[in-house]
Amino acid sequence: MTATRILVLNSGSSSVKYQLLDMATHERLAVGLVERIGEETSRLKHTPLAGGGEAREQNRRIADHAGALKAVADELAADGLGLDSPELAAIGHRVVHGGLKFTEPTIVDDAVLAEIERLIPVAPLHNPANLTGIRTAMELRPDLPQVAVFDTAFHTTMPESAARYAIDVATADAHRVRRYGFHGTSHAYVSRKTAELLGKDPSEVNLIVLHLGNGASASAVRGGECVDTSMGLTPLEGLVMGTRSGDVDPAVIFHLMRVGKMSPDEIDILLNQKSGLIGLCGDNDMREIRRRIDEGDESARLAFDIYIHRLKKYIGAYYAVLGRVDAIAFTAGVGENAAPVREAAVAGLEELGLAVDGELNSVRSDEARIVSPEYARVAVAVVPTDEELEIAQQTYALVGDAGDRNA
Ligand SMILES: Nc1ncnc2c1ncn2[C@@H]1O[C@H](COP(=O)(O)OP(=O)(O)O)[C@@H](O)[C@H]1O
Ligand SMILES: CC(=O)OP(=O)(O)O
Ligand SMILES: [Mg+2]
Repeated sequence: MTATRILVLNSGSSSVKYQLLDMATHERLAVGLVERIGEETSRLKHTPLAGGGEAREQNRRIADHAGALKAVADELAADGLGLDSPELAAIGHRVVHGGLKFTEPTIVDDAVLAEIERLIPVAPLHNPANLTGIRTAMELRPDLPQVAVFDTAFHTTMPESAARYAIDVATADAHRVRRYGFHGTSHAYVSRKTAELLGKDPSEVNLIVLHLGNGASASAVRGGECVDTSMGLTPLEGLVMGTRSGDVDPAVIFHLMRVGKMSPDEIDILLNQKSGLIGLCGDNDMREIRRRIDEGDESARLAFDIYIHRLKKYIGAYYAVLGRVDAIAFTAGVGENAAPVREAAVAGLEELGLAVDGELNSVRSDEARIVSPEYARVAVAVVPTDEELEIAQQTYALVGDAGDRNA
């Protein structure tokens, strides 16, 4: 039997998203999500797509990522899609921080595990979860290749002028302080899909990609290569996010230490988990914020305005970096679903060739689409991301031939 299936694990700080795909038939066999890991009641939602099974939900405490992965393995086994299947070719893992070492999908061995571990201080919310995912998967299937696909990989083409901070070079180099960028798998996938939507080859187009999920980042992509991105040493820099501040004057930190008597750890938690939309108005979900704005809530309005102001600044900055822009692509939970965010982000930018068509923009759809009017010089596109598919494809390309070992 030829092994053509790939299981993809996207382990976040408190969630695991997963998909089982068959790369020969291009079929998605199962998808699911474990949320609120470590909280009183966690939720596992599993949807078997092969054979049209019904979605199943568990609401019980799942203490950690290892427990989450074992619960996922049990759900898959209940559908006859267990991890013991000889059809499984590999397990692909999203790993958020790959530093400078990893520019390509990589088969995990002890040295790779050690490097991902070494990078924990610069991705404290993400790399530990990614590591647990890999280690648990290794325990369940020690014979299978485990492939790490790094968020940072797509951004390694950034020129030094964009990747370096203007700080003392010796200090920066000693501590590997530079801009790495994240969400790269999504920026890469969406760049290709946007070029496709425009009927062009990726090498011909200049794009601004706006990945607006709970974490959010912008990137400037010239001819298929990233030339700048908004996240930096860690996924904290740049846009206003669900719970992260994005850009602040770095002196805010010394001020909070000296005058506010806060510790570095307290400030880390403040900026990563208690800031952004949730810090500004108490909600990090854009749906809830829009609902409150409709009811006349002032703090929700201000949070929205701060979010949009920052987004607009990055659109302008990347327009200048690129010189010519063919399209702006909105993606991820907010970018794909929140029409008011897209409308507000380009409002008043007609001089830059940017506008949305009210009617096109308000249509809900899972398809990639253009929402700017025909006359606009720059296309505004909504392009659903699919990090799991991209990880599966990269994983399969790397191990593909090994899949024939049982033939
Ligand atoms: N229908 C919607 N309208 C507006 N915002 C939405 C909608 N659906 C999801 N979102 C936003 O998308 C966010 C989640 O995005 P997602 O890309 O799934 O994030 P992550 O992968 O970081 O968990 C939610 O927090 C919410 O703000
Ligand atoms: C890197 C990052 O911010 O990821 P996420 O949006 O999944 O938190
Ligand atoms: Mg995401």
